[in-house]
Amino acid sequence: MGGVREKDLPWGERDASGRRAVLAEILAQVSSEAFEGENLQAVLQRIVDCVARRLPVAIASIILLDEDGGHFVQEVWAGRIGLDLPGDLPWPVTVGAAGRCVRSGRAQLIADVQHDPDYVPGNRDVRSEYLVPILHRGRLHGVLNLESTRADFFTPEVCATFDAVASQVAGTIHLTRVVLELEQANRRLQLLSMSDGLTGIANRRCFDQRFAETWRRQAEAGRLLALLLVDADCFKPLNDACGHLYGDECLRELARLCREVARGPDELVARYGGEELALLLPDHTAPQARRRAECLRRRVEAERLAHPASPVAPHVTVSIGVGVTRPDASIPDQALIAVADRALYAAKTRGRNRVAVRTMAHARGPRDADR
Ligand SMILES: Nc1nc2c(ncn2[C@@H]2O[C@H](COP(=O)(O)OP(=O)(O)OP(=O)(O)O)[C@@H](O)[C@H]2O)c(=O)[nH]1
Repeated sequence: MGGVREKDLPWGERDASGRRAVLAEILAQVSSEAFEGENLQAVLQRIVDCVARRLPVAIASIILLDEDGGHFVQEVWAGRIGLDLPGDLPWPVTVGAAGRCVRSGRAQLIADVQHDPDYVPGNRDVRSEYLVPILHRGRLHGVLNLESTRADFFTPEVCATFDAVASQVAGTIHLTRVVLELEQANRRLQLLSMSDGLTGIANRRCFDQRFAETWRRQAEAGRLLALLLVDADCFKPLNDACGHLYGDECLRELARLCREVARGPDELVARYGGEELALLLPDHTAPQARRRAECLRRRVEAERLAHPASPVAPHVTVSIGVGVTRPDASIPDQALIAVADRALYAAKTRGRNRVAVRTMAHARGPRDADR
């Protein structure tokens, strides 16, 4: 029992097959680390820790390059002896043995660091150094740097193991970057799938989702919810008279004005369909919602967007139907849309360029609150 287990024997006391076993174990561990977790920094740290713990290296580090490959920008390192670390990052690839490894694109074996002009001392006990480019499909990600206190440590077998470690690290970095890029692309796609191409505001799909969520939330909290349906007046005659491109421009302006009127992230502005926009206002009573709608209607008028074919005014105007209720989880959210729609119809039939409000009280059913 009392002796050191074979597994824990130091490098110097192992025979050739014992050393080969350690190298094989390290390679196996690095391979499994390479597929662990999405945090690159943590994965690289575990790899250098494993190398520094099991082998007679004073410093094991992975030094990463920037996108252009001109500077080292990040270093993950492990070591067993007190260090005087080299200068602050970033540092250019024009200096140091690591820089030479990048510039040449080849591994660098330094049998005696005292006589290498590029060696940057990181530890006074270091005798030899081995640097391997971290290369994946022609892209250089950085350098695997190993510094040993033994002059004879970097045998061809040891170097071959570190070459394999560097390949694993390169694969890990590549995989992590691909995952990151995929996540970013997914986020962009998610945003695109939720926004309206013409106006840049939320689209109908986004509105439906957020409206259902808001309905549920307000129902749980017993709070009010107002919905404004904002419809451009006489838009068909506008398109006919001025062309669809001008119509599009006016829609973009209307969306911009709605966004200006909205306050904070809870107030959703969306394109409900065609020339109809929606504004969702949580926690608004009918008079408060009416004031917000009036403010928007006036802002649209004040823009004076020419409308030569409108019987209402010489500029673009909007009619706004406002529905207000205290949501109830047992009632479908569509009920509020129907109420706002009826209010919009009322605003249109009463002459357009106006606001009409309807509240929905569940016990009594819908009632006109526009007087
Ligand atoms: N330029 C443009 N026009 C659109 C767009 N979406 C819908 N429209 C047009 O908006 C017009 C809506 O017409 P109608 O529903 O008849 O209503 P309106 O002419 O605005 O009349 P009222 O709403 O009753 O005042 C249609 O001619 C649609 O082609 C769009 O993205 N761009």
